[in-house]
Amino acid sequence: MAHYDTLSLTVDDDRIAQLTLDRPEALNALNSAMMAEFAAALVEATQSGARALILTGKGRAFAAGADIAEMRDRTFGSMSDANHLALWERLADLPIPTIGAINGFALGGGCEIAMMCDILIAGESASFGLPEITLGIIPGIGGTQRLTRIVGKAQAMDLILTGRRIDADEARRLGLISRVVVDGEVVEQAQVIARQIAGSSARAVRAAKECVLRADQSSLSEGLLFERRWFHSLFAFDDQTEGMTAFLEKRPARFADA
Ligand SMILES: C=CC(=O)SCCNC(=O)CCNC(=O)[C@H](O)C(C)(C)COP(=O)(O)OP(=O)(O)OC[C@H]1O[C@@H](n2cnc3c(N)ncnc32)[C@H](O)[C@@H]1OP(=O)(O)O
Repeated sequence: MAHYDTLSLTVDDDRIAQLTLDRPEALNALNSAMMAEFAAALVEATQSGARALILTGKGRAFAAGADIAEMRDRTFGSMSDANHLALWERLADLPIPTIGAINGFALGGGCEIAMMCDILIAGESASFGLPEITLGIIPGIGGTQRLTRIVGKAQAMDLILTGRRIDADEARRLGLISRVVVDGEVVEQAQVIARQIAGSSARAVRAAKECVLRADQSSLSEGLLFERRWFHSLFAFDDQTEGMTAFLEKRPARFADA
C-alpha cells in the first residue's frame, strides 16, 4: 500500500479494505490534501481486488466537516475553478460495497461522505449534522440532495436550515444509518458485515449494489426491468449453480472468487 499523510489504507487477507481518515488533531477535518489522497486510496483499494471497503475516522470523530481554516480565505473563483470538493464524489462511484463505521462526530462534509456509503453503522455516541448554515454556506458534498432523498423534504429542511445535530438513535429512526452499536465496536462490527459480503458471490454483490442504487435514480418500471435483467444475467455464471447446489447439498457455498 502507498504511504498517505492524512489517512491510512489497509487490505487484509479476507480482501477487506479499511480506509481511516487520520487527522485526529483537527477531528479529521477534510482538507485538500486529504481529498486528493482519498481519491488515490479509493483507486488503490479497488485495484487491490478488495471485496468491500470500510471507511472510518481516527480518534473522537469520523470527520467534523470540510476544513474551515483552509476554506476561510477562499474566493468564488478559486472554489469554482478547482471544482472544489468534487473529488469526494468518487466514493459514491466505487463498484464494491462501502461500509461507513461512524465513531463520534460526522458533521458537514463528514456527514455528507458518510451518506455516500452503502451501509452505515454508528457508535451510540456518534452525532450527525449539517451545520454549514451556521458558517454562512450550505453543504457542498451532496448533503442537500442525499439527505432529502433519505429523510424527505421536511426533515431535511429542519436539519439543514437549523444545522442541529442528531444522535445515533435519531439518525437510525430517520433512516440515515442502519445499525447502532456499542462505542468502540464500530469497526469490529463493520468488519463482520464486510466479511459476510466478501464470502458471497462478487457478481451477485455487484448486481445487488447496482440495483439498489438504480432504485434511487430511475422510475419504478425502469428499476424493475434493470433488476430482472441482472437476475437473468446471473444465471450465466457458475456462482448461481454453486450457490443453489450448496443449498440443496446442505453445505456452505464455495464461490470461486470469494
Ligand atoms: C462542506 C462544508 C463543511 O463541511 S463546513 C464544516 C462543517 N463542520 C462544522 O461546522 C463543525 C466544526 N467543528 C465543531 O463544531 C467542533 O469542532 C465540534 C462540535 C465538532 C467539536 O467540538 P470540541 O469542542 O469537542 O472540539 P474543538 O472545537 O476544540 O475541535 C478540536 C480541534 O479540531 C478543529 N476542528 C474541528 N472541526 C474542524 C473543521 N471543520 N475544520 C477545521 N478544524 C476543525 C478545531 O479547530 C480544534 O483545533 P484546535 O487547533 O485545537 O483549536
